[in-house]
Amino acid sequence: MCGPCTRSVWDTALRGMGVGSWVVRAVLAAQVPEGAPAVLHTQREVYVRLYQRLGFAAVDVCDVLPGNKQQEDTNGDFQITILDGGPKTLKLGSAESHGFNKYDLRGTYVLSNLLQELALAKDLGKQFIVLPESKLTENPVHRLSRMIATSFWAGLTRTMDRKGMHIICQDPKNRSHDQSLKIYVPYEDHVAQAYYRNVVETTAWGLQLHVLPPDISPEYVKTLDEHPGILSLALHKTYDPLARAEVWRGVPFVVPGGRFNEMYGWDSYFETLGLLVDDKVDLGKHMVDNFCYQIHHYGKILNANRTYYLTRSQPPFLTDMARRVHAYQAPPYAAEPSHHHHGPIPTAPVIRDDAWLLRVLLFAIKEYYTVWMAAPRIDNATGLSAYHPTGIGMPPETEATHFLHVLAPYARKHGVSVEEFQHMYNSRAVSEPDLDAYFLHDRAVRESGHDTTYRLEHRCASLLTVDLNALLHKYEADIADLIDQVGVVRPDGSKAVPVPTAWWQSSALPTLDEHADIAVLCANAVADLARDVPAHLYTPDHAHTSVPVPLRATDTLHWTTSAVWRHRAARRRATMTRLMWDEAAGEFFDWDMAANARSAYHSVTTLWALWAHVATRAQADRMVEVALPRYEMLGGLVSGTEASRGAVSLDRPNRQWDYPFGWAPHQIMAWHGLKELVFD
Ligand SMILES: OC[C@H]1O[C@H](O[C@H]2O[C@H](CO)[C@@H](O)[C@H](O)[C@H]2O)[C@H](O)[C@@H](O)[C@@H]1O
Repeated sequence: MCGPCTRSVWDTALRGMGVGSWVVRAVLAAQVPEGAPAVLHTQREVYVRLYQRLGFAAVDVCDVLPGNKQQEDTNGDFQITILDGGPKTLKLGSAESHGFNKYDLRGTYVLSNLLQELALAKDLGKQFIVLPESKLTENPVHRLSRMIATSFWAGLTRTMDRKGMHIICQDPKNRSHDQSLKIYVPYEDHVAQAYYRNVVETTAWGLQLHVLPPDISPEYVKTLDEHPGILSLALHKTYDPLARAEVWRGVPFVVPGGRFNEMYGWDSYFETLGLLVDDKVDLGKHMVDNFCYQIHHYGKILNANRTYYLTRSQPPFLTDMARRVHAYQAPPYAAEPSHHHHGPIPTAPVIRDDAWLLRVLLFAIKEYYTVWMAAPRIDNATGLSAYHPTGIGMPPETEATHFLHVLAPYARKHGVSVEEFQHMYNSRAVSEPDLDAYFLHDRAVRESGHDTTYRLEHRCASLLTVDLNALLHKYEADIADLIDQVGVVRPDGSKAVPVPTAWWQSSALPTLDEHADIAVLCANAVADLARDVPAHLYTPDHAHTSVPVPLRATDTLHWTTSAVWRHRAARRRATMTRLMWDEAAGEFFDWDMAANARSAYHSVTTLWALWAHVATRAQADRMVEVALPRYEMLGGLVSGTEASRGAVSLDRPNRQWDYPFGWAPHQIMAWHGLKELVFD
């Protein structure tokens, strides 16, 4: 046991021994209550003896970790859970007896906590850790929640600046011959060009700066497959207390982690939900700002900010994300903090910035018109949309062996190896239209975020999916609400927002009957920019930020009102119900344009119709009664049904977004949808 006298011995005994005694002191003082056992581990025998003399149980990471992982992780899934059949006990030498007397740590959670701490320590290259018993016995849900709030967000937050960009420039997905570090900056972002030029000139990283052309065509993007790089995001000026001056910094964002070390589209939405739970509202706002930057400079919210993602988007969540950030309420910090709040009381400001929300609203409208309601994603016949990115050939970022089974028959046909055929195909020395079609659908699958699933394979770009159209219904309804909330007050007292004619014209809307309504509602609507439109919507503040303003001083503007957007939402809902709703099955199904029929593939994304309020109350009840049980498994909702997925074999392997896998975004969408539409 570690008592007070141990602590005083500790100070002097370990000083200068290179074991970070100040850390231990701090941890002991802050976390180990009097008389509580502390677990130390070390990899060096001499320290083991020393710590034991000082009264600590000593655990060697290298000894404890592999043996116990093997002993306890009996199903080999890299976790210790109730599903493992190990003895669930571990003997530790008690500190009081200098390690001679053993005491048992018992139970799944205690062992799991201990091994997690040891694994973390090992990853961090620590020679020893001090572990208060309270950490070993901590409720695992609270523990995970605490770790996310106090450690994981920080570990996943990145900035694209001198301080933070080096780690992002490297990319384990880059399989090209060109491994040099590259940053690509938009043609119009002169702030970023100057900033990164300075970084290139004043560092020895070998970083290369490339300015993108004004028109980023699929052909141009294809040329970058051999020279991939990171894409810049927004910069802003912030006060640096050390420099005692305002300095340029990257606007921070969160990455998914592992090999995904860039800002992703739909991941960012779910990350932002978590950031708000942990009172990190500023970071959530920054994520939204980076999305606005992407819409302005890259023409869309990118699959992620690497060159090979330039032609693809991901499921659109911007309006809901911005609304949640804007509406964020700092929790009432009473005497009893909720289990979410650990450590010091957060001081997150409340973002009730209507001017900011209005700017974001305009970017969302631009995205709606120019990405989702424009060719090639819009289906003119129904007014619904499909995941249908542009782009050419194979997505280069996938694992090396990913497409071998697809390419093998073509290689055989041409009498060459798969590698040779891949080179011939990529350099366009051979033309294979069927393969082009395969990759068109494959890129669409990646745009859907659901890479990969048999629901979408070979046909994604021809599917009007429930998921995408539910999200667009949410955009339309949100945009209507937001116009009423933060729109510009017109001389007649009504609220509207100014939209560049060019955005509207590049959409496919004029071919729909709706444009008659718009014409009426936008009558006499060409705006005089200087008179009617708030200056912050078209005056850039390049001294402090590279986040662009949504409007250009040269734009011809039309005013749009919430009535137009409510009309659009109602029409999409009616079309989805007509084409996709199956009363007997109690589900919405994707609409297959090629077959001109409803797809029969069961997917849990049907529940997105609840989240987006596409489903009526009666449909929601039917879904809960008939559809929900299809997806409910021990632990949550599964992606699809076994019957829809079909048999798997060596030639037809499992797909990660199919049965039997369950994914966090699907659970969250279902919770929110069920809570709002059914249970509240
Ligand atoms: O968490 C990030 C994303 O990870 C998966 O997809 C990504 O990896 C693929 C292969 O490297 C790539 O082709 C795809 O475009 C990426 O988005 C996951 O399936 C996505 O849902 C997720 O957003």
